[in-house]
Amino acid sequence: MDKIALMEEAKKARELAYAPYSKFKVGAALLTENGEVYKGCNIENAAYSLCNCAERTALFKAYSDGNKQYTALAVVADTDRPVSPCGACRQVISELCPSDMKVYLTNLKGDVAEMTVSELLPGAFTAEDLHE
Ligand SMILES: O=c1ccn([C@H]2C[C@H](O)[C@@H](CO)O2)c(=O)[nH]1
Ligand SMILES: [Zn+2]
Repeated sequence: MDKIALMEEAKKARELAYAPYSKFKVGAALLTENGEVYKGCNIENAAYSLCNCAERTALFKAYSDGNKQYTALAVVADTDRPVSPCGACRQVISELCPSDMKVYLTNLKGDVAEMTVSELLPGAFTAEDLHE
């Protein structure tokens, strides 16, 4: 699947967002090594801190399904610039995805920012840092 198709999947996922508080819908689509696509949307909660972002929804769906090898991630929201994943998602993406994996950030106008996981979170805290 090419990046255009992956971004289209992210847009479809965005339509399923549960965002009654922020009204800010986000969609993500994660491509696995075996060609499967895991879609995710943001899911909010009346206890605001429990809101889960689209990126983490997609990643956690894939990982918990036993699919642990990823080749690309697309994220979309109705933003002026290509959507910017939050710090928590950047950290989780850095942990579970290859550092050279492509990330396609986009918006409904069609602007695209293409980067790698390591560019998304330079100097990420990793498991390596835990070892003495
Ligand atoms: O990249 C992002 C940025 C924000 N959100 C969600 C979290 C919350 O539900 C809403 C507003 O921050 O958007 C995402 O899902 N992904
Ligand atoms: Zn996030």
